[in-house]
Amino acid sequence: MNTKARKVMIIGAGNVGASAAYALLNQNICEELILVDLNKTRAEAHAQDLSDAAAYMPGMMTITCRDASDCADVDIAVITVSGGALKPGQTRLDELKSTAKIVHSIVPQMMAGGFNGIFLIATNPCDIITWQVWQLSGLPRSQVIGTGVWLDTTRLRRKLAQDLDIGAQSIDAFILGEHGDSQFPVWSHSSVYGSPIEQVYRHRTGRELDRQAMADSVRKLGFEIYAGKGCTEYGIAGTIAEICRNVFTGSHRALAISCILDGEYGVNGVAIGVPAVLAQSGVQQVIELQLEADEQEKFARSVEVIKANIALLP
Ligand SMILES: NC(=O)C1=CN([C@@H]2O[C@H](COP(=O)(O)OP(=O)(O)OC[C@H]3O[C@@H](n4cnc5c(N)ncnc54)[C@H](O)[C@@H]3O)[C@@H](O)[C@H]2O)C=CC1
Ligand SMILES: CC(=O)C(=O)O
Repeated sequence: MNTKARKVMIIGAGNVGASAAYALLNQNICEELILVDLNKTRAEAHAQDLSDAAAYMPGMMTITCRDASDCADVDIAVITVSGGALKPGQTRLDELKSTAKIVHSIVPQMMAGGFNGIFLIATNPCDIITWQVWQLSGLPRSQVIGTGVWLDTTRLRRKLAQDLDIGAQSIDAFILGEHGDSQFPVWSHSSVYGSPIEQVYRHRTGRELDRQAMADSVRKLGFEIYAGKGCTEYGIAGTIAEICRNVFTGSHRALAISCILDGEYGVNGVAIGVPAVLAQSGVQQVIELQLEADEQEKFARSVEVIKANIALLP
């Protein structure tokens, strides 16, 4: 029997980091959670509070605090740091300067500390920071994953599910590209049990699916939540938990996450949201879809946005 404790380190115990810790705890995804934050007092308080909650869970989990460099035994390191909340009217790309600086100071310390697990990046702008972590770490691309458009995909499925009155798990639709304003739904590959989504939509609602309105509502959702509460946290916490679970179980399930491309889709050296198969070693395979001409154009536009911002990294 494999008795090795699964260890997740969360670097940045703010809104997202603390919510991700709670999701991992509730879903019993690992045996050890390690919190890291500049604000050590707050991180320690979160660890104590989560340890109280752990007493109500069916499994055993220890929650501790450490420095990021103390990571040689960590399986998955989740990066959720930030330099401050977005101001009204800003986009995720506006976080680049501050988050890239923080990441630049953390990842080399972790590599010097002997990290050889999987990096999972939620910090925005997610695709660019994923590429930065890949570069700074020198790890194989399979070990560096961004949460990418899996949260956006979940939002799309939720919205379609509400209109169709069908469980979101039965809807095969997803978002591709940047976790940002250039993302887009892949309508050519969207279906419910093999029936094209538009046909099902017409049949169940008596209306035509307004593709543009649906894409816009998904793209804007994060900002609407932000406007109401100053952050988004529970949705991304669910995303982080789901990716960690699929890695630990070696599910070989394909999720739309940010991966470093190496020739797939005709693109090299860019992290972008694409469907990828998750195994215990990380990304086992990037799935290349046959995109329609307009989808190819949108994908190329997303690649351009990400490349232009990679060029701004320190
Ligand atoms: N990928 C996605 O879908 C989503 C991404 N995000 C992103 O996640 C990031 C975190 O957001 P929040 O939790 O709301 O921010 P927050 O400000 O609540 O938390 C960030 C934490 O990082 C810590 N931190 C800063 N520098 C550090 C360092 N050098 N070492 C250790 N800790 C450090 C801060 O002390 C703070 O506790 C942001 O970039 C945000 O845009 C948020 C929601 C969804
Ligand atoms: C903040 C962010 O990236 C989101 O909720 O999509």
